[in-house]
Amino acid sequence: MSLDTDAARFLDAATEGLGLDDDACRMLQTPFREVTFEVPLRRDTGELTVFRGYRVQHDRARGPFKGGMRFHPDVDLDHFRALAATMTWKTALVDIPFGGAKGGVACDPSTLSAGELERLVKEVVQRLDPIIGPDLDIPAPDMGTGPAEMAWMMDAYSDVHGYSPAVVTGKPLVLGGCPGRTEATGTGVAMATERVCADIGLDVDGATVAIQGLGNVGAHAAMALHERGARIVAVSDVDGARHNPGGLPLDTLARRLREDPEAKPPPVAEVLPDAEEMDPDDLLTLDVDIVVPAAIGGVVTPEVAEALRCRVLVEAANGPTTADAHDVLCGRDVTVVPDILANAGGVTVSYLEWAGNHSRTPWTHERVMARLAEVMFAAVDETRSRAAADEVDMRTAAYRVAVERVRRAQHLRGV
Ligand SMILES: NC(=O)C1=CN([C@@H]2O[C@H](COP(=O)(O)OP(=O)(O)OC[C@H]3O[C@@H](n4cnc5c(N)ncnc54)[C@H](O)[C@@H]3O)[C@@H](O)[C@H]2O)C=CC1
Ligand SMILES: O=C(O)CCC(=O)C(=O)O
Repeated sequence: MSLDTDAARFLDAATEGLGLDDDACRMLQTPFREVTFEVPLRRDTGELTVFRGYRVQHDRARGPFKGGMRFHPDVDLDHFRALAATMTWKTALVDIPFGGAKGGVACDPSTLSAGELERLVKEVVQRLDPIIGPDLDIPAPDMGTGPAEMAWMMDAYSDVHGYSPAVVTGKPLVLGGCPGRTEATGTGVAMATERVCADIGLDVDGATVAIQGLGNVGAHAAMALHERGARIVAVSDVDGARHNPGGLPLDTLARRLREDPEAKPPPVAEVLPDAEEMDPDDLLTLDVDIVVPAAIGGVVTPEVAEALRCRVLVEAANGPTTADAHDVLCGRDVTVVPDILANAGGVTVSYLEWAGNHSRTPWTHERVMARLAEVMFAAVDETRSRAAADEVDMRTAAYRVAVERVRRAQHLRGV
């Protein structure tokens, strides 16, 4: 199967230069398993609502399937196919021993009570039970889920199989979570940004930044870039955007993240009540040094790509740039840090959490951050070198490094 998704087109473009035969390319495109299921939920009102759930397992040649659970109203099987494949390339690029998967539920979690969410998550685990496990497929947070949902998943799975902390990552600390996992993706985004900027002669200290989406990834990326001296001039969430060319004050956000690190980050309007509102549609094309899409996919269209005024586009979200927009960007002087590189910090620390759960060995925050930096810097350096050697953009280079690792593992295993 070759899907005409953006992710499939990125893969096709990368494999073109690798001399792989058609069968090998087909194996790389084809998901191992796709599961859809119905999830009935008894609402607090007594009504019954039935949601649709998904899990796509793309490849396991390099290790167990790994990837987040997304709870969002606009998801379907095609989304998860693309996101699962993206996980395969991401884990391979940062060279951690996992494959790729992604799943979730088509629902709006903001409309569910905590009790409803818990019941929903536990129903999901009942349906996923045969295909997840500590050495089989290890879910984690993605949009709309976080430590609370991971705790419920672990509880439901452990009810059946005995205490199994390694069945999910991104858990609360007291349940075997890893120090630093909550901020890992956003911090990794800042580390990758810093490394790439140093390479192109842009100092992050003093650079201006616009961030779309101030959830787990966007909020922690904002804090980590701010700590490196960047000026965060615009941020948005699903309800709107705020702007200050002189730099937005981030002290309330910092305090809220510190007070309850495992809670969902607060809305933009709550942490920046006095900042000037702006049209969220204008955020990506602001005249800033660095733009960070950190929410949904497909936001960088060809029109946006033409209109970008930044020097660096850091893909903190998964799949923010369409394949047509990628082609536009290849002809422009904008450095793109592709998603499988920019946001790989989350799954990297998930790996540390999982390994620590298996060996019953806790991590310290300091060791986690040092390891995260090593992994992110090495992945950036390898991608930059490959891009220079093959004379291709960073996305194609990152895919090539990843695809070669996956293909080699498949070949050695006899796939
Ligand atoms: N959580 C993680 O560890 C990882 C997440 N990612 C990716 O990062 C992105 C964000 O994920 P999370 O931060 O975990 O999700 P989240 O659910 O914590 O936050 C999402 C944020 O995006 C905002 N948002 C939603 N739709 C929007 C729109 N149309 N315009 C502007 N803002 C909008 C929400 O209001 C919220 O602030 C997703 O693409 C996800 O796949 C990637 C790697 C790991
Ligand atoms: O931490 C993980 O296992 C996966 C996170 C994720 O879904 C992603 O990197 O897109």
